[in-house]
Amino acid sequence: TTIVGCIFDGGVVIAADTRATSGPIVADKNCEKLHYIAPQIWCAGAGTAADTEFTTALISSQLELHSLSTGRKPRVVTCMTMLKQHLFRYQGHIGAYLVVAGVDPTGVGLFTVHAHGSTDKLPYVTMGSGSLAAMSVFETQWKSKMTEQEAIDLASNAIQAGIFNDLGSGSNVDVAVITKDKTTLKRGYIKPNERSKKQKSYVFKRGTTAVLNEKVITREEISKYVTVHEL
Ligand SMILES: CCOc1ccc(-c2cc(C(=O)Nc3ccc(S(=O)(=O)NC(C)=O)cc3)c3ccccc3n2)cc1
Repeated sequence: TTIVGCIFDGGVVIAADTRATSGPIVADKNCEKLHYIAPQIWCAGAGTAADTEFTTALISSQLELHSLSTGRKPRVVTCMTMLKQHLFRYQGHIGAYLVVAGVDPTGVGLFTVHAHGSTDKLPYVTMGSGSLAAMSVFETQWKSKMTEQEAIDLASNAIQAGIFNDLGSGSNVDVAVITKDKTTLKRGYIKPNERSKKQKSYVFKRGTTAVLNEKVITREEISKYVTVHEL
């Protein structure tokens, strides 16, 4: 997984790859790693998919209740604090590595929250197995007061660095852009690994492959090895 966040003049952008793995196997080529928390707060998640999904949904619910009881819009720092306290309580056993981003009445916020509960507040962040490849892009190309499009391009390039240099990352680039006026989710913003159309039809007619021998096994013979249940 490669997830990133980057602040720009007037907002914040987060982005993620879309590969889900189970060990060396690609389990999902187009999974969602950007999670809704509140109208202007989104979260990118790396780690165990169920943990990032359930943890962000739980804090989204708690933050909405908090917002209703205070009568105020939810704040990014409140979301970060709820996440870090929840993850610290579980001493790292909840495998969620999160980039929390958003805009609230106090301004623009971008934080990382690690599975053990440690947090950082920075102008640009990366996490996941592709975080070092992505950070190399930020460390060489980030600048302050970027425009929205410059920040989207930089975040997308950082995710592509993970996609092409980390085997734990791959497929597409998803992006979420949050400003005080609007939030935009760009699912499949970049699709650098789309399969091209096959050159020809690879459907071969019956008989193309020679049948070398044939053996018919009766039900009685099968029942020696397998208990056959009549439906
Ligand atoms: C006692 C606490 O010890 C720790 C301290 C720090 C970190 C840590 C982890 C990360 C990190 O993102 N690790 C990470 C890797 C792969 C996936 S994954 O989702 O691609 N794959 C799997 C299998 O989880 C997720 C998270 C990280 C990233 C950027 C900068 C710093 C970082 N530090 C972990 C443990």
